[in-house]
Amino acid sequence: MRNVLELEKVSRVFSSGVFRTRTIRAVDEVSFALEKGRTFGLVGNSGCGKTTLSRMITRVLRPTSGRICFEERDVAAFDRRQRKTYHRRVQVIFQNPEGSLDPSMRIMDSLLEVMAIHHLGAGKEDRMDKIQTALRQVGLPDYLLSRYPHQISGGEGQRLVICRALLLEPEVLLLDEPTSMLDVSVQASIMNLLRDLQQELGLTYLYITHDIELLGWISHTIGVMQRGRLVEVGSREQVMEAPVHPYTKELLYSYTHWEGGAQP
Ligand SMILES: Nc1ncnc2c1ncn2[C@@H]1O[C@H](COP(=O)(O)OP(=O)(O)OP(=O)(O)O)[C@@H](O)[C@H]1O
Repeated sequence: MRNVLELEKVSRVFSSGVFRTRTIRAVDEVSFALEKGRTFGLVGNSGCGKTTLSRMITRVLRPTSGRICFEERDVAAFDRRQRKTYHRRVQVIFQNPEGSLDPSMRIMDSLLEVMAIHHLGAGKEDRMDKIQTALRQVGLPDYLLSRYPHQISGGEGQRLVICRALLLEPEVLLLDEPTSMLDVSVQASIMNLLRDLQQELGLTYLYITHDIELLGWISHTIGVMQRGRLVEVGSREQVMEAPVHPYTKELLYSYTHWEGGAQP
Protein backbone atom coordinates (compact mmCIF):
# COMPACT_ATOMS: atom_id res chain seq x y z
CA MET A 1 0.00 0.00 0.00
CA ARG A 2 1.35 3.44 -0.98
CA ASN A 3 1.96 6.06 1.73
CA VAL A 4 0.42 9.42 0.88
CA LEU A 5 1.53 11.39 3.92
CA GLU A 6 4.35 10.51 6.29
CA LEU A 7 5.42 12.05 9.58
CA GLU A 8 8.97 11.34 10.67
CA LYS A 9 9.83 12.16 14.30
CA VAL A 10 7.81 15.37 14.20
CA SER A 11 8.09 17.60 17.30
CA ARG A 12 6.79 21.00 18.26
CA VAL A 13 7.98 22.87 21.33
CA PHE A 14 6.23 25.98 22.71
CA SER A 15 7.64 28.44 25.21
CA SER A 16 5.13 30.43 27.23
CA GLY A 17 4.52 32.03 30.61
CA VAL A 18 4.37 35.52 32.12
CA PHE A 19 6.38 35.18 35.32
CA ARG A 20 8.47 32.19 34.34
CA THR A 21 9.04 30.75 30.89
CA ARG A 22 7.88 27.17 30.54
CA THR A 23 8.70 24.89 27.68
CA ILE A 24 5.98 22.53 26.48
CA ARG A 25 6.65 19.66 24.13
CA ALA A 26 3.18 19.76 22.56
CA VAL A 27 4.17 17.10 20.01
CA ASP A 28 7.12 14.87 20.77
CA GLU A 29 8.80 12.81 18.03
CA VAL A 30 5.60 11.54 16.43
CA SER A 31 5.94 9.23 13.43
CA PHE A 32 3.19 7.57 11.40
CA ALA A 33 2.05 7.21 7.80
CA LEU A 34 -1.28 7.58 6.00
CA GLU A 35 -1.86 4.82 3.49
CA LYS A 36 -3.70 5.58 0.28
CA GLY A 37 -7.43 4.95 0.57
CA ARG A 38 -7.30 4.12 4.30
CA THR A 39 -8.23 5.86 7.54
CA PHE A 40 -5.71 6.60 10.27
CA GLY A 41 -7.51 7.50 13.50
CA LEU A 42 -5.65 9.65 16.00
CA VAL A 43 -7.07 9.67 19.51
CA GLY A 44 -6.14 11.31 22.80
CA ASN A 45 -7.57 13.49 25.52
CA SER A 46 -7.62 17.26 25.57
CA GLY A 47 -4.17 18.82 25.42
CA CYS A 48 -2.37 15.74 24.09
CA GLY A 49 -1.24 17.63 20.97
CA LYS A 50 -3.79 16.65 18.29
CA THR A 51 -4.48 20.21 17.12
CA THR A 52 -0.80 21.14 17.10
CA LEU A 53 -0.12 18.10 14.96
CA SER A 54 -2.88 18.92 12.48
CA ARG A 55 -1.64 22.55 12.29
CA MET A 56 1.78 21.28 11.34
CA ILE A 57 0.31 19.02 8.65
CA THR A 58 -1.61 21.97 7.20
CA ARG A 59 1.55 24.13 7.43
CA VAL A 60 0.00 26.64 9.83
CA LEU A 61 2.82 25.77 12.23
CA ARG A 62 6.34 24.63 11.47
CA PRO A 63 7.70 21.58 13.28
CA THR A 64 10.56 22.35 15.69
CA SER A 65 12.15 19.19 14.34
CA GLY A 66 11.26 16.23 12.14
CA ARG A 67 9.75 16.00 8.66
CA ILE A 68 6.31 15.82 7.11
CA CYS A 69 6.31 14.35 3.60
CA PHE A 70 3.47 14.41 1.08
CA GLU A 71 3.97 11.91 -1.72
CA GLU A 72 7.58 11.53 -0.59
CA ARG A 73 8.37 15.26 -0.71
CA ASP A 74 9.13 17.37 2.38
CA VAL A 75 6.24 19.86 2.71
CA ALA A 76 8.56 22.42 4.37
CA ALA A 77 10.55 22.66 1.12
CA PHE A 78 7.55 23.30 -1.16
CA ASP A 79 7.66 26.36 -3.42
CA ARG A 80 4.61 28.62 -3.88
CA ARG A 81 3.01 26.50 -6.61
CA GLN A 82 3.57 23.24 -4.70
CA ARG A 83 2.10 24.82 -1.56
CA LYS A 84 -1.06 25.79 -3.43
CA THR A 85 -1.42 22.27 -4.83
CA TYR A 86 -0.79 20.81 -1.36
CA HIS A 87 -3.49 23.02 0.19
CA ARG A 88 -5.91 21.83 -2.46
CA ARG A 89 -5.08 18.16 -2.15
CA VAL A 90 -5.07 18.07 1.67
CA GLN A 91 -8.45 19.37 2.76
CA VAL A 92 -9.42 20.00 6.38
CA ILE A 93 -12.90 19.46 7.78
CA PHE A 94 -13.39 21.09 11.20
CA GLN A 95 -16.09 20.46 13.77
CA ASN A 96 -18.00 23.68 13.11
CA PRO A 97 -19.32 23.87 9.53
CA GLU A 98 -20.68 27.39 10.03
CA GLY A 99 -17.21 28.70 10.75
CA SER A 100 -15.97 27.07 7.54
CA LEU A 101 -18.51 28.77 5.22
CA ASP A 102 -18.51 32.48 4.34
CA PRO A 103 -21.68 33.88 6.02
CA SER A 104 -22.00 36.76 3.54
CA MET A 105 -22.12 34.58 0.41
CA ARG A 106 -24.77 32.34 -1.09
CA ILE A 107 -23.59 28.75 -1.03
CA MET A 108 -23.44 28.56 -4.82
CA ASP A 109 -21.13 31.59 -4.97
CA SER A 110 -18.85 30.17 -2.26
CA LEU A 111 -18.50 26.93 -4.21
CA LEU A 112 -17.91 28.68 -7.54
CA GLU A 113 -15.34 30.95 -5.92
CA VAL A 114 -13.30 28.14 -4.43
CA MET A 115 -13.17 26.40 -7.82
CA ALA A 116 -12.15 29.62 -9.57
CA ILE A 117 -9.33 30.22 -7.06
CA HIS A 118 -7.88 26.84 -7.92
CA HIS A 119 -8.59 27.20 -11.67
CA LEU A 120 -10.77 24.08 -11.67
CA GLY A 121 -13.40 23.48 -14.35
CA ALA A 122 -13.57 24.94 -17.85
CA GLY A 123 -15.86 27.95 -17.40
CA LYS A 124 -18.95 28.54 -15.26
CA GLU A 125 -21.12 25.89 -16.89
CA ASP A 126 -18.58 23.16 -16.30
CA ARG A 127 -18.16 24.32 -12.70
CA MET A 128 -21.94 24.18 -12.19
CA ASP A 129 -21.96 20.60 -13.52
CA LYS A 130 -19.18 19.63 -11.16
CA ILE A 131 -21.01 21.27 -8.24
CA GLN A 132 -24.16 19.28 -9.05
CA THR A 133 -22.19 16.03 -9.18
CA ALA A 134 -20.50 16.78 -5.84
CA LEU A 135 -23.85 17.74 -4.26
CA ARG A 136 -25.28 14.38 -5.33
CA GLN A 137 -22.23 12.60 -3.90
CA VAL A 138 -22.87 14.13 -0.47
CA GLY A 139 -26.64 13.60 -0.70
CA LEU A 140 -27.79 17.25 -0.79
CA PRO A 141 -30.57 18.80 -2.93
CA ASP A 142 -29.80 21.56 -5.48
CA TYR A 143 -32.09 24.12 -3.87
CA LEU A 144 -29.65 24.63 -0.97
CA LEU A 145 -27.32 26.42 -3.38
CA SER A 146 -29.36 29.62 -3.29
CA ARG A 147 -29.23 29.81 0.52
CA TYR A 148 -26.83 31.48 2.93
CA PRO A 149 -24.94 29.39 5.54
CA HIS A 150 -27.25 30.51 8.39
CA GLN A 151 -30.24 29.09 6.46
CA ILE A 152 -29.09 25.46 6.60
CA SER A 153 -28.86 22.86 9.39
CA GLY A 154 -25.63 21.68 11.06
CA GLY A 155 -25.76 18.33 9.24
CA GLU A 156 -26.37 20.01 5.86
CA GLY A 157 -23.55 22.43 6.65
CA GLN A 158 -21.10 19.61 7.29
CA ARG A 159 -22.18 17.88 4.05
CA LEU A 160 -21.60 21.13 2.20
CA VAL A 161 -18.13 21.51 3.66
CA ILE A 162 -17.38 17.95 2.48
CA CYS A 163 -18.89 18.83 -0.92
CA ARG A 164 -16.60 21.88 -1.19
CA ALA A 165 -13.60 19.73 -0.31
CA LEU A 166 -14.57 17.17 -2.99
CA LEU A 167 -14.74 19.89 -5.66
CA LEU A 168 -11.02 20.42 -5.12
CA GLU A 169 -10.27 16.77 -6.00
CA PRO A 170 -8.42 16.06 -2.74
CA GLU A 171 -6.19 13.15 -1.90
CA VAL A 172 -6.39 13.49 1.90
CA LEU A 173 -9.17 14.67 4.19
CA LEU A 174 -7.99 15.78 7.60
CA LEU A 175 -11.10 15.30 9.70
CA ASP A 176 -10.80 17.18 12.98
CA GLU A 177 -13.73 16.06 15.18
CA PRO A 178 -16.08 16.57 12.20
CA THR A 179 -19.17 15.24 13.94
CA SER A 180 -18.69 16.37 17.54
CA MET A 181 -21.16 19.27 17.25
CA LEU A 182 -23.92 17.21 15.63
CA ASP A 183 -26.82 15.16 17.02
CA VAL A 184 -26.10 11.47 17.35
CA SER A 185 -28.33 10.45 14.40
CA VAL A 186 -26.76 13.11 12.16
CA GLN A 187 -23.31 12.03 13.32
CA ALA A 188 -24.01 8.50 12.13
CA SER A 189 -25.17 9.69 8.71
CA ILE A 190 -22.01 11.81 8.23
CA MET A 191 -19.83 8.88 9.28
CA ASN A 192 -21.64 6.65 6.76
CA LEU A 193 -21.17 9.28 4.07
CA LEU A 194 -17.43 9.51 4.80
CA ARG A 195 -17.10 5.76 4.58
CA ASP A 196 -19.02 5.60 1.28
CA LEU A 197 -16.95 8.43 -0.23
CA GLN A 198 -13.74 6.69 0.76
CA GLN A 199 -14.84 3.53 -1.01
CA GLU A 200 -16.07 5.40 -4.07
CA LEU A 201 -13.17 7.84 -4.49
CA GLY A 202 -10.24 6.12 -2.76
CA LEU A 203 -9.77 9.05 -0.36
CA THR A 204 -7.25 8.92 2.48
CA TYR A 205 -8.40 10.10 5.91
CA LEU A 206 -6.70 11.33 9.05
CA TYR A 207 -9.49 11.27 11.62
CA ILE A 208 -8.69 13.21 14.80
CA THR A 209 -10.90 12.78 17.86
CA HIS A 210 -10.98 12.14 21.60
CA ASP A 211 -13.53 9.35 21.00
CA ILE A 212 -11.84 5.96 20.66
CA GLU A 213 -15.13 4.13 20.21
CA LEU A 214 -15.84 6.12 17.06
CA LEU A 215 -12.38 5.31 15.71
CA GLY A 216 -13.05 1.64 16.26
CA TRP A 217 -15.83 2.04 13.74
CA ILE A 218 -14.15 4.09 11.02
CA SER A 219 -10.36 3.53 11.19
CA HIS A 220 -8.08 0.94 9.64
CA THR A 221 -5.18 1.99 11.88
CA ILE A 222 -5.35 3.76 15.24
CA GLY A 223 -2.70 5.91 16.91
CA VAL A 224 -3.05 6.87 20.56
CA MET A 225 -1.50 10.13 21.74
CA GLN A 226 -0.68 11.04 25.31
CA ARG A 227 1.12 14.22 26.37
CA GLY A 228 2.52 14.81 22.89
CA ARG A 229 3.76 11.27 22.30
CA LEU A 230 2.30 8.53 20.18
CA VAL A 231 2.14 5.78 22.79
CA GLU A 232 0.42 3.09 20.73
CA VAL A 233 -0.08 2.46 17.00
CA GLY A 234 -1.72 -0.59 15.52
CA SER A 235 -4.49 -1.99 13.38
CA ARG A 236 -8.03 -1.27 14.57
CA GLU A 237 -8.40 -4.88 15.73
CA GLN A 238 -5.15 -4.85 17.71
CA VAL A 239 -5.83 -1.52 19.43
CA MET A 240 -9.51 -2.18 20.15
CA GLU A 241 -9.14 -5.80 21.24
CA ALA A 242 -5.62 -6.20 22.62
CA PRO A 243 -4.16 -2.81 23.49
CA VAL A 244 -0.70 -2.80 24.98
CA HIS A 245 -0.31 0.64 26.54
CA PRO A 246 -2.07 1.33 29.89
CA TYR A 247 -3.34 4.69 28.58
CA THR A 248 -5.10 2.99 25.65
CA LYS A 249 -6.72 0.58 28.10
CA GLU A 250 -7.81 3.56 30.17
CA LEU A 251 -9.41 5.22 27.12
CA LEU A 252 -11.16 2.00 26.16
CA TYR A 253 -12.26 1.27 29.68
CA SER A 254 -14.06 4.60 29.87
CA TYR A 255 -16.54 3.05 27.42
CA THR A 256 -18.72 0.66 29.33
CA HIS A 257 -19.18 -1.66 26.35
CA TRP A 258 -15.52 -2.61 26.37
CA GLU A 259 -14.86 -6.06 27.77
CA GLY A 260 -11.47 -6.87 26.27
CA GLY A 261 -8.52 -7.71 28.53
CA ALA A 262 -7.91 -6.83 32.14
CA GLN A 263 -8.93 -3.63 33.82
CA PRO A 264 -6.26 -0.97 33.62
N1 LIG B 1 0.63 28.52 20.76
C1 LIG B 1 0.85 27.84 21.88
N2 LIG B 1 1.66 28.33 22.83
C2 LIG B 1 1.91 27.63 23.96
N3 LIG B 1 1.39 26.42 24.24
C3 LIG B 1 0.56 25.87 23.34
C4 LIG B 1 0.24 26.55 22.11
N4 LIG B 1 -0.61 25.75 21.40
C5 LIG B 1 -0.82 24.64 22.15
N5 LIG B 1 -0.11 24.71 23.31
C6 LIG B 1 -0.06 23.68 24.35
O1 LIG B 1 0.32 22.46 23.73
C7 LIG B 1 -0.39 21.35 24.29
C8 LIG B 1 -1.15 20.62 23.19
O2 LIG B 1 -2.20 21.45 22.72
P1 LIG B 1 -3.20 21.02 21.54
O3 LIG B 1 -4.11 22.16 21.29
O4 LIG B 1 -2.40 20.53 20.41
O5 LIG B 1 -3.98 19.79 22.21
P2 LIG B 1 -5.29 19.00 21.71
O6 LIG B 1 -4.98 17.56 21.89
O7 LIG B 1 -5.67 19.44 20.36
O8 LIG B 1 -6.40 19.44 22.74
P3 LIG B 1 -7.99 19.66 22.53
O9 LIG B 1 -8.56 18.29 22.24
O10 LIG B 1 -8.42 20.23 23.84
O11 LIG B 1 -8.15 20.63 21.39
C9 LIG B 1 -1.28 21.94 25.37
O12 LIG B 1 -0.61 21.80 26.61
C10 LIG B 1 -1.40 23.41 24.99
O13 LIG B 1 -1.60 24.21 26.14
